[in-house]
Amino acid sequence: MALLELRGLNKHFGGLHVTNSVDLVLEAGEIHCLIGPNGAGKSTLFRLILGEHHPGSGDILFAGENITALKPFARIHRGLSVKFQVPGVFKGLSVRQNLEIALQRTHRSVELAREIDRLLTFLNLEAEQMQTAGNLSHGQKQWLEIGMAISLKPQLLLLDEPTAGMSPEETHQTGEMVQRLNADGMTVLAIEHDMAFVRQVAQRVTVLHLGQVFAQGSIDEIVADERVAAIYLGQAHA
Ligand SMILES: Nc1ncnc2c1ncn2[C@@H]1O[C@H](COP(=O)(O)OP(=O)(O)OP(=O)(O)O)[C@@H](O)[C@H]1O
Repeated sequence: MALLELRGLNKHFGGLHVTNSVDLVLEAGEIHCLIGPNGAGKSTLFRLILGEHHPGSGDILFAGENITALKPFARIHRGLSVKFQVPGVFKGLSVRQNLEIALQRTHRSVELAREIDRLLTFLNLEAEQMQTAGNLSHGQKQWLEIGMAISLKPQLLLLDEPTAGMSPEETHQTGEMVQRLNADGMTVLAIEHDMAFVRQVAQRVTVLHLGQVFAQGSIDEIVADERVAAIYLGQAHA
């Protein structure tokens, strides 16, 4: 079953055609990676899915419902969540307080504390829970932000370059987190440049180029595709 369906999505910024008739189907329960050269339109596609940008034409369907005209909060309410590249954690607050803010609207007292503890364990941040978020390492900040993005248990999690700036070890741990979320039923769409991460987690890969879907398939099919190598993988990303 399709959880997310993009039909003929177009987005212009002035004369710049950033998203050009994009059709994309995300199956419920899959981990799907979106790759492509800088400026291909990947982040713009995320903003269209979230409702921060509105398409000039085309439709976005989520769980069978046309959400194209819905505001971002209404989309989040339906089970969509996104972690953008720039960490949006509250730097002056502790790790625990950050998670509390994310969870306090849906959980109370004992249940709230239990849910925070569960997330801290999941994120490998138990020992850092009283630390100020601004003092976390880059990788830990990204994990905290993933924690905030999954606090409402979304059906679909969008991750914009979740492993940017991470060490190979941190990247691998992030991949394991994504796989655990997926095993629990979450569908994931991740923009990534790190091909080790893509190889670790992706069940399907879509290559975006000049605002269009250029190729789609398994990671092995994508890596073997000479057309993809010519526009992207040849640029030392593989
Ligand atoms: N708000 C905006 N106004 C004008 N142009 C924009 C805007 N947002 C993005 N663009 C342009 O749209 C194009 C696609 O940008 P986008 O950030 O979606 O690409 P990307 O594939 O995510 O790139 P990267 O891998 O570098 O993050 C770029 O040429 C960018 O300059």
